[in-house]
Amino acid sequence: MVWRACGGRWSRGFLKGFDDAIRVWDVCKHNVRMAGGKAERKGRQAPQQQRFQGIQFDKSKGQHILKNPLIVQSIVQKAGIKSTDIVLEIGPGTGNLTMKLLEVAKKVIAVELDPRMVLEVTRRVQGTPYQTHLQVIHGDVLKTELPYFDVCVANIPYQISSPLTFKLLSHRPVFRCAVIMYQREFAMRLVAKTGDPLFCRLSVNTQLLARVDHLLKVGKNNFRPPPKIDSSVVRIEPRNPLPAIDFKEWDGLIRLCFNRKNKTLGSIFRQKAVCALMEKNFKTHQALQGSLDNQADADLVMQLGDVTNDTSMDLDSGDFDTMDEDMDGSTIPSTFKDKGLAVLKEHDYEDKRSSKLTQEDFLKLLAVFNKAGFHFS
Ligand SMILES: C[S@@+](CC[C@H](N)C(=O)[O-])C[C@H]1O[C@@H](n2cnc3c(N)ncnc32)[C@H](O)[C@@H]1O
Repeated sequence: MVWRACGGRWSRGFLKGFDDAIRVWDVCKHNVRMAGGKAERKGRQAPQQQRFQGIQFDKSKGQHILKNPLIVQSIVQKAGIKSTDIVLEIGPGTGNLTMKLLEVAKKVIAVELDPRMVLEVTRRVQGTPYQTHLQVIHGDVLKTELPYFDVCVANIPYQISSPLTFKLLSHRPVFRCAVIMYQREFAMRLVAKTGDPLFCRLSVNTQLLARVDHLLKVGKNNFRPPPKIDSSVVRIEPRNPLPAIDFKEWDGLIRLCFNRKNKTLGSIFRQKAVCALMEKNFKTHQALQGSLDNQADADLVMQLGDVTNDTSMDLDSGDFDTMDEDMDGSTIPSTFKDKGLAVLKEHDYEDKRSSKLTQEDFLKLLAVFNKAGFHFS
């Protein structure tokens, strides 16, 4: 009522049940601007503004609260939640998304790091019909054993984007889909396809394990406090079953290929450091042959997540940049290097560049290398 009269952009229906703190803040602003009446301003602001000030958002925990109910609504809609679904929410904060999820899901399990937010979201649901449908786990999602869930919906702290994505993808049993808000550039890397400027190791590794689609661009002003960068919502649908490959081998190869993604594979596999690594792996595999453990899928995917828990996943960092190419084979036996190059040549990969290869190309490359006795882990 008040916000409509004040020229607020959102209808009362949308605001109903929305976060007190944000609502009060916006209503107060409108009141000050539109109503101007001293008595009204005082009456509406005083107690509620305290509550707003009572929760200091902590940027180090990525606390940028979604304040636009239209975006919240759209995220929930795009998640395609069924009334029988258990939804996992990561970082419920003050509960804006949580309350909307509770309206459509059978149950919401929310994992929250900040005890103040645990209290806030618990308080918010109290006395509503959803009280018994919400379970809040207090803890760091990266260190928490996740429960069963059908769908994950989250506006996450951006600093945990990469490890969290791979933790979800290693979760068993496989969930139906995840709809997650990421920092815009990270999201664009996740969905980048062969030939896109942002196509990188993160794109290839994620798309090996899941179908990834960009859903929605979200400007920074939809958050309070606004982050420095824009965001995007992405849908992740895990592949089921996963491709039958060794993920450590896969990531080892992809890491080498994207170390210099615009160089030809011939040039990458001539590098002294790369040849030395392959020779070392070759010897290790020979020594271990027959005694290697077969680990479960989930463990291997988690290792893929572990090795990607760094910026080299997002940026094409040059692990080998300072190492010279060894064109004459003085330290690496030329037979070994030549064998690698022969594999590339035989399968028409020598002049190809990683930035232009498809998922199928990489899978085939790994298969032909492995068949020739070359390993990447
Ligand atoms: C971007 S806010 C999202 C808040 C709310 N879901 C919303 O959309 O308005 C991120 C939330 O994740 C919580 N958080 C940060 N790091 C976390 C972690 N490692 N595990 C679980 N929650 C975390 C923060 O305390 C914060 O509440």
